[in-house]
Amino acid sequence: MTHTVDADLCVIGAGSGGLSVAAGAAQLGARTVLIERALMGGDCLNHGCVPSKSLLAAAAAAQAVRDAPRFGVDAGAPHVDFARVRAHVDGVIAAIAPHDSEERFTALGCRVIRAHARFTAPDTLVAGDLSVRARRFVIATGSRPALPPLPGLAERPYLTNESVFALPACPAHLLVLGGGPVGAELAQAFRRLGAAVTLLARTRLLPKEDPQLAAVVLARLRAEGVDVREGCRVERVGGAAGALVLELRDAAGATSTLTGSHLLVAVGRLPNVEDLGLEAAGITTGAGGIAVDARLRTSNRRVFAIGDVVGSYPFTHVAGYHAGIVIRNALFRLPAKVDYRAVPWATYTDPELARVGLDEAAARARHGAVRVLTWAFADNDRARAEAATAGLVKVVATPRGRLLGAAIVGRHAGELIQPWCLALARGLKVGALAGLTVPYPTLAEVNPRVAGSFYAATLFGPRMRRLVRWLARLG
Ligand SMILES: Cc1cc2nc3c(=O)[nH]c(=O)nc-3n(C[C@H](O)[C@H](O)[C@H](O)COP(=O)(O)OP(=O)(O)OC[C@H]3O[C@@H](n4cnc5c(N)ncnc54)[C@H](O)[C@@H]3O)c2cc1C
Ligand SMILES: NC(=O)c1ccc[n+]([C@@H]2O[C@H](COP(=O)([O-])OP(=O)(O)OC[C@H]3O[C@@H](n4cnc5c(N)ncnc54)[C@H](O)[C@@H]3O)[C@@H](O)[C@H]2O)c1
Repeated sequence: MTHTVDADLCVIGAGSGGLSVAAGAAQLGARTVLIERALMGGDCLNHGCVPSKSLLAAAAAAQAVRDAPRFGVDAGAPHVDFARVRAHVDGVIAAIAPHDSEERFTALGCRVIRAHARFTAPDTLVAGDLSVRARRFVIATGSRPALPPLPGLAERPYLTNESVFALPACPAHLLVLGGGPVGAELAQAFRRLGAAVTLLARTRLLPKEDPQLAAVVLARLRAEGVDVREGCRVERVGGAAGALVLELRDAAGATSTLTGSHLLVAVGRLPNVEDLGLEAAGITTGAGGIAVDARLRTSNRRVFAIGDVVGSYPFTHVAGYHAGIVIRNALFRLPAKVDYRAVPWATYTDPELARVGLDEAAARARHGAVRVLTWAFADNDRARAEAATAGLVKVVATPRGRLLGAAIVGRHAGELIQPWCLALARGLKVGALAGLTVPYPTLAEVNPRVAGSFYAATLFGPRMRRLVRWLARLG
């Protein structure tokens, strides 16, 4: 017999978005139900951000050994013990897991249900042998890897982000399909850990990023031995486990074959909208996932949707941002709306690539005349000291200095982008960063330096020189 649970708020999915809403709601005293059908923590903890950044950290350690002679330190070739690399990755997940656990959420006051949830009516869903009736629902069911309609793929073993972090040994030759952030980060990680890696990008590496900045990442990957093939189409997968064969067509139309031991598919994401009973709840979907308005309400006004399942900006911090919008709408009845103008993101290759706001092409398309400011890491003393001179900061502003966007490729770009996030969110002008005093010698000096270049022509121009000479004559 189905038992019915009544709640103020019912959250489907215990990933980055769902956990944030549930934690907030329970701590605010709302009767909260949280439903998860698989692992608590969702993609970010188990198959996404956490294992990928942990693997990249191990890879960076191996690379530091290779780079040591540059500093006069000879450490030989790194010996990578992949079982211990895996133990590091698993250990990081295990250390974070209690924070996302059923126990913690139960202690916070949530009723946690471990089952698949499916709506049966606009205000009711079933999960296992329970029926949940709630005043408000939040769908936070996330996304899964998209699979290209490639002949031969379904019949062959392939990896996705859901299986790649569980590999028992480093692949001999990893073929990476897709040149987005997943493909780029994992190609570099596995190359540094000892695999031969070929990355096949349909257009170019990191096609959503400014080409000038993406080129810096591309150059580094190639310098480290990743065989990056841009403008390359995979037409068929053949061979067998351990010796997979890809049939390729390059930009000029020439065909060839490529053999590798493993294939990682990283060609984008699909929203988890299937088998949710969306029709029974009167919830519509669009091209990217569940359709929502600016308050993240679905076509059923008592149901919100957040995170990857709405298909806007598939990042953990955006899922968390969505959670805050929903709390204000659902619990405080405030008409809070999303504003994506200051949403940053970073790709954690080495060098990292981070951005916020409009890139140069989008700024020109929207504003016509814009000022583009650049500053090279090669001109930064700390970057020189650390031999990390490959990098660039690029800022786009209106001719009057209103900030439109910033992007950084270089060491710690994900950290260095943060003042630009604040400036954009608060509507500050480029001058606000130009006047900033930061410690010397830090990489962070690139920010005031690039901002200061906005004024260089005026400051050191003939009019100012005439003024200074005139003032000097006054005695
Ligand atoms: C390899 C990789 C690396 C990444 N790295 C980063 C990064 O560095 N930084 C960053 O910001 N983002 C990163 N991301 C993206 C990030 O992981 C996602 O944006 C984030 O996890 C989305 O959170 P979510 O809550 O929307 O979904 P998820 O975290 O996927 O959670 C959804 C949950 O819902 C559950 N669920 C689904 N359907 C049902 C149902 N019907 N009933 C019950 N439960 C259900 C699922 O089991 C899952 O646990 C990465 C992604 C990948 C793949
Ligand atoms: N650092 C981060 O924040 C981070 C890291 C990893 C993933 N993520 C998130 O996960 C999402 C998924 O990442 P992703 O890299 O899988 O997707 P993506 O959509 O960003 O990139 C996939 C790439 O694969 C290409 N592609 C599509 N079909 C192809 C085919 N048949 N052959 C070759 N290339 C093909 C696309 O043109 C695209 O460039 C991202 O949108 C991102 O938000 C974030």
